[in-house]
Amino acid sequence: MRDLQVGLIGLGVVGTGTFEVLRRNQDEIRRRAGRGIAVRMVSRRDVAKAREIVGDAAEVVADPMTVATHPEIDIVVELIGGVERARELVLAAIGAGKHVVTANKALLAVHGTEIFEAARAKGVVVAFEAAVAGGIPIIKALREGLTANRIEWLAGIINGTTNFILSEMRSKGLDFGSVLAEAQRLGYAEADPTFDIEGVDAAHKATIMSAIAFGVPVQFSRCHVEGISSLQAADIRYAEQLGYRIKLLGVTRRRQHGIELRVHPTLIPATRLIANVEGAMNAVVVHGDAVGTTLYYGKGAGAEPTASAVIADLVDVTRLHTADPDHRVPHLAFQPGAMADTPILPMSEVVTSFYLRLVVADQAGVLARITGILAEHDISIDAVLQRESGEGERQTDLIILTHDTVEGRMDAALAQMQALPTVLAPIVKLRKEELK
Ligand SMILES: NC(=O)c1ccc[n+]([C@@H]2O[C@H](COP(=O)([O-])OP(=O)(O)OC[C@H]3O[C@@H](n4cnc5c(N)ncnc54)[C@H](O)[C@@H]3O)[C@@H](O)[C@H]2O)c1
Ligand SMILES: N[C@@H](CCO)C(=O)O
Ligand code: NA
Repeated sequence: MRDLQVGLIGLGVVGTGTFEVLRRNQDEIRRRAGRGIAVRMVSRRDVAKAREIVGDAAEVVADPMTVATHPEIDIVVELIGGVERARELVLAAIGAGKHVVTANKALLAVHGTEIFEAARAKGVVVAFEAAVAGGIPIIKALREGLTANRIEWLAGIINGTTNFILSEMRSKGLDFGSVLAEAQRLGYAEADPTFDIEGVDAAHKATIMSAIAFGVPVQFSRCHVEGISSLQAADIRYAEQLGYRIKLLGVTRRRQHGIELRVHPTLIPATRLIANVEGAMNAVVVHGDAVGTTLYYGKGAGAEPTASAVIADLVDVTRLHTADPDHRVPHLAFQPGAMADTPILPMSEVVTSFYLRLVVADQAGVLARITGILAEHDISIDAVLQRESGEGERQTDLIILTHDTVEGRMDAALAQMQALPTVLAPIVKLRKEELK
């Protein structure tokens, strides 16, 4: 059987990794796929650089649309990133009857519904394992391995750049800027690193996982997004004293009246395996009603780990190429006619426990007043820590951990506390997850 012909659009970190791993492991891949997978054509803005990478092994073209629609290409691999141009290319490839493999989570989180519908209408596959947690086969696990389960919740460290920054800040006491520069040098960061730092990249991935876990459309605009840029070193330290690590988590959870979908810095008990995921590593915890809690860990970024996922998709598509489209695994795990319209809940209805840090006047009655406000709102306290104030110091830090409550109720209590004359600075509010 002739080799399946691949067109590679974008030959940067992931594109180059994909080209190299495909070449290095071609015999092993052929033994698994049942036929060869050959990169026939590549496109990169810098054509000379692309020629340097692929040599005579593939044709190099300047215009990516040539690759997307070329009659001899069976599968188009989109690895340029960004949204608008990538959308045009992917839709053109689908329109020309090509299967598509992409690592582009931004594209799918924003335009997934349109793209999956176009693919369904054409009977082609859009595969995207590399888009979520890079080399970890989490899409495969959610869509196939856990298919017996009613998934209750999942939570993940799904951005390597921010986990690297948080780990380095905690363990080496380094400042934010120097650690970010190092993450960029290592090829983990997005082209625009604010996507990493402000939680947007993690939100793209959480949105995609939420859709697959619950059979709902991808709805990036409904995801609550907070990053790590305003996280303070003091809170990392206090959390540690209380037995917690702070991680940027993507969380999605089924509730009675809707789905929670959120990304924010989160306290996790230091004893959980996921709390000990350090550096650029990723991990996702998934809780299914039958299987219980499962954990997936590995490299979520970098050239070859991401290539590993891209090529796994290429092999899947190769095997499914001749299958009846109705017998393939649905793009979002559930049959297109069986998707639910369960709403994404507003943050005011999300239920979590909280970490609060208040800078308060060091005088009698302050603690009683604050705990009184929490009691008035029916919020129960799990732990309290007060920093010993220094000689002559007139203020101190008060840290409170609460039990689960609805966020709207917590915000009402916080507004009351913030108005007290003895509360001297904006209150820090972080969410806490037990992940049991
Ligand atoms: N780097 C990672 O670790 C990683 C991990 C998972 C997913 N991703 C995703 O993979 C995709 C690619 O990321 P990357 O890190 O390889 O990016 P990159 O910037 O290293 O590479 C992008 C490549 O696309 C080329 N390109 C951009 N616009 C083009 C155009 N219009 N025509 C032709 N070529 C064009 C660039 O010249 C470059 O070669 C992104 O969607 C990213 O989010 C990256
Ligand atoms: N910028 C992303 C790349 C992988 O998607 C990260 O840091 O995790
Ligand atoms: Na993956």
